[in-house]
Amino acid sequence: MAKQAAPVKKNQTITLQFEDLTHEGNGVGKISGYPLFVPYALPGEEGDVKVVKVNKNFGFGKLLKLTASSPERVEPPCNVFYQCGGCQLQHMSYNKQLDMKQEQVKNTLRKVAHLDHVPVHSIIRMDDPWRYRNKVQMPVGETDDGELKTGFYQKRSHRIIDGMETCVIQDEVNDRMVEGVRRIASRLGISAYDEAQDTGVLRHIVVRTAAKTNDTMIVLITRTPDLPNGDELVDELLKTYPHITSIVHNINDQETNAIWGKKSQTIWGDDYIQDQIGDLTFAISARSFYQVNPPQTTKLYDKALEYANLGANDTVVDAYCGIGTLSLFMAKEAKQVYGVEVVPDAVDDAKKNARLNQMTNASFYTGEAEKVMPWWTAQGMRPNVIVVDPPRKGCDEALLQAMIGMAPDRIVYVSCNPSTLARDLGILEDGGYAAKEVQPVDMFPQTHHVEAVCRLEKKVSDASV
Ligand SMILES: C[S@@+](CC[C@H](N)C(=O)[O-])C[C@H]1O[C@@H](n2cnc3c(N)ncnc32)[C@H](O)[C@@H]1O
Repeated sequence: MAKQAAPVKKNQTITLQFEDLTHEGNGVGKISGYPLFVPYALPGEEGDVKVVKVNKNFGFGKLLKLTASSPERVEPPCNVFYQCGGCQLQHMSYNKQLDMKQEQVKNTLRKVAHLDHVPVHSIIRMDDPWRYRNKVQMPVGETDDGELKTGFYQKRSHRIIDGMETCVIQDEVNDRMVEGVRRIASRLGISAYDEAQDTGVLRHIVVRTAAKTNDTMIVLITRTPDLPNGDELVDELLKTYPHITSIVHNINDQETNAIWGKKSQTIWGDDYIQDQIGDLTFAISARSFYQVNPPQTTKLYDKALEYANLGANDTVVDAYCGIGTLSLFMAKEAKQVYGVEVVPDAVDDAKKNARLNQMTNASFYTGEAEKVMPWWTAQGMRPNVIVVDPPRKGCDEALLQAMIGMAPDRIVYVSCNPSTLARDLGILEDGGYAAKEVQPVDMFPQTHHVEAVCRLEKKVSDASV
C-alpha cells in the first residue's frame, strides 16, 4: 500500500487551532487529522506555527504568533522560562496545570490498563505552588572573561542559559547559596569544567536545604580528585553562611552526562543534614533520595498511610524505601516494617533514622528490590501490607510477581509516572489485586511531572464469597 504523506512539510508555516495537550504540556492541533505538537500552545488557542519536524503519524511545530489566546494563559514569572528545560507549564494557570495532570492520570489508567472504573480523586494542590524545591543541582561554566557562571542548561542542550537571575521553583536559600558558592569559587580562581575539552574543575554545585531545620548541605562536584583552594573556599563559605551544616566534595572524573561521580568525602561538618516531616526527624546524606517538595510530601505520606490502613499487628514491606521516611511513618502504626533500597548510603541513613526516632520495629536492607523481594517470598515472608515507591521506570516484573506471591491484604503504590503505574497495576490486577482508588498529588508544580498514590486490595475469590 502506498505510504500516505503527511499533509504538511518541514519549514511550512500554517495556522492551527489547538484542541488538546500532551503529557509534556505541548499544545495539540490537527491538520487534516494529522496531529502537530506545539510547545507553549494551549487548548482553545489559535496561532501561526512553523512545522519543524515531520514524522509519519505526527509532527512538531514552533509557535510563531498567537492569533487567539486562552483565558488559561498566564505570564511566566521566570525570565528564562522559554529557554530552560526545567519547567514546562509556567505559561498555564495553576488550575489548568492541575486539570491536565488529573486528566493524564485518568486517561493513562484507562488507555494502558483499562481501569476506567477506578476512581481518581481530585488532585491535591499546593497552596503556594512556587519556591518549593529543597534541592538544586546547578551546572557551572565560565564567561568569556573567565568568571564562573551558573545556570540551568538550555532545553535539549548542555549550554548554560545566560542571564538566569533566579529559579522561581527553588527554595530561596538554595538560590542564594548557589550564587554564594559561585562568587567565592570564582574569586579563588577555581575553574569550571569544560565538557568539550574535558578540562577544568568545578562541574556542578548541589545545595540541599532542610525546610524545617534550615540545615544546609553543599556538594561541590569536580572532575579533578582535588579541589584547588578547597580550604579557603570552605572558610569563606562558613564565614559568609554560618548556617551551613555540611560540605561534601564529590568527584566525577568521567566524560558523562551523569552529574554525580562515585567518590564522595565530607570536607566540613556532618555527612548529612537533618530535616523533620511531621513528628519524625530524618538524616539525609548527599547521595540519598529525599522528596523535593516538603509541604506536599506530608500530604503524600498522609494519603499513603491512610491507604495502608495499618493495625498494631500488621507487618509491612516498604520496597524502594530510600532513607526510610515512609517506612518509619508506617512503623509508628504497625508491628514490624522491612525496608529495601538499592543505595547503600540511603540504607545507612534509614537505619540511623530508626535510631534517631527511637524506633525498634523497622529494619532496612540493601539490595535491588526485584532480587530481595523474591528471596523474601521464598523465605516465607508474608506481610499484610506492601508499599512500593519506585523510580519513574516503575517496578520490575520480578518484583511485582514477588508481591503477588507474598499475598498481602493491601498494596499501596506511590508513583511518579502514570504510564508505568498503569502498566504495573495491570500486572497486579491479573495477579489477583484490585485497584480501588487513586489520589494524584501535585508534587512538582510548574512542571509536567505527576505523582499519584493508588490503593489496591486482594480480590475476594468467587469460591470464598
Ligand atoms: C521515588 S524514591 C522513593 C523513596 C522513599 N519512598 C521516599 O519517599 O523518600 C525511589 C527510591 O528507590 C530506590 N531504587 C531505585 N531502584 C531500586 C531498586 N532496583 N531496588 C531498590 N531500590 C531502588 C532509589 O534509590 C530511591 O531511593
